[in-house]
Amino acid sequence: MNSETDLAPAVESILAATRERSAEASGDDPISVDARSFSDAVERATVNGRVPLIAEVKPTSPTADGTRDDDPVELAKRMVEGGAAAISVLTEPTHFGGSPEALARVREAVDVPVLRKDFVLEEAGMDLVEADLLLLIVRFVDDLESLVEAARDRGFQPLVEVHDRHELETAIDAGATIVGVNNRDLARLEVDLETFESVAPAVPEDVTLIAESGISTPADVRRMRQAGADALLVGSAIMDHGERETNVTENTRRLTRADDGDASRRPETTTNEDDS
Ligand SMILES: O=C(O)c1ccccc1NCC(=O)[C@H](O)[C@H](O)COP(=O)(O)O
Repeated sequence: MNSETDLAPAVESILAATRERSAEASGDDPISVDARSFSDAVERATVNGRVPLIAEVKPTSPTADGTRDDDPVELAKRMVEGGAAAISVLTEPTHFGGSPEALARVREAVDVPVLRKDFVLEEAGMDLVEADLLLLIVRFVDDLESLVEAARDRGFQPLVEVHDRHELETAIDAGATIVGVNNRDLARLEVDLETFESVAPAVPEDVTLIAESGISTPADVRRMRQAGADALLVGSAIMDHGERETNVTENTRRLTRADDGDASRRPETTTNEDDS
């Protein structure tokens, strides 16, 4: 754990529940995954003129307006129908209403890569369920490099989440090749799309860069793409936890069709005329 200061009470509670579960876990055998390639999925979406989107099956969350208890498989199928390049499934049970079983069922039912979205703190926490991508959050782990390696040894593609440039450096030093910049700050749980914009210019060109959290509208999608996002991770705007329970396929489609055809990967760095 890098730092436990400045965490929202909900996040402290999530971490405590995670530790409790791992203390109860009985030492599962290491998983071996034959993963679906995430970079191929991003490429396929791009070639087909869709925004590469990871749509998240997120029944609820500490910041959600309510809970959607639709069948995760039905939700995931509707997201793929709406053009999602990959699916994220929350497996955290106590604060997000997720489960490893839901992920296993989703992965069997769809043919796109599936991300396991959870708070994996140590190697033993990886062996709960097969997934194509596995989230590792820089802020919450001590030895990122060995966790990245352990994830790869199992066949997972690690998605390493950062919130600022310092964490980005840690991620790159640990060998991360897929990096997510989370716009949600874990102290106040507020989202600010400027977070992505401030970190993205420092991300090496050969890293697949994902903008996470707080992306609600086609304009947000374009903003993140123009700031350099190769792909986006969206939960709440697609799940729409409020009472209306809107159409998940349509919610996904309006985001995957949001590119204006001019979205360029990593804007040119502005050069000072005096330097040339
Ligand atoms: O979503 C929350 O309320 C939350 C609270 C505390 C820690 C993490 C949280 N979310 C995890 C995520 O990373 C998001 O589910 C994911 O990036 C999608 O975000 P959004 O599109 O804003 O639902």
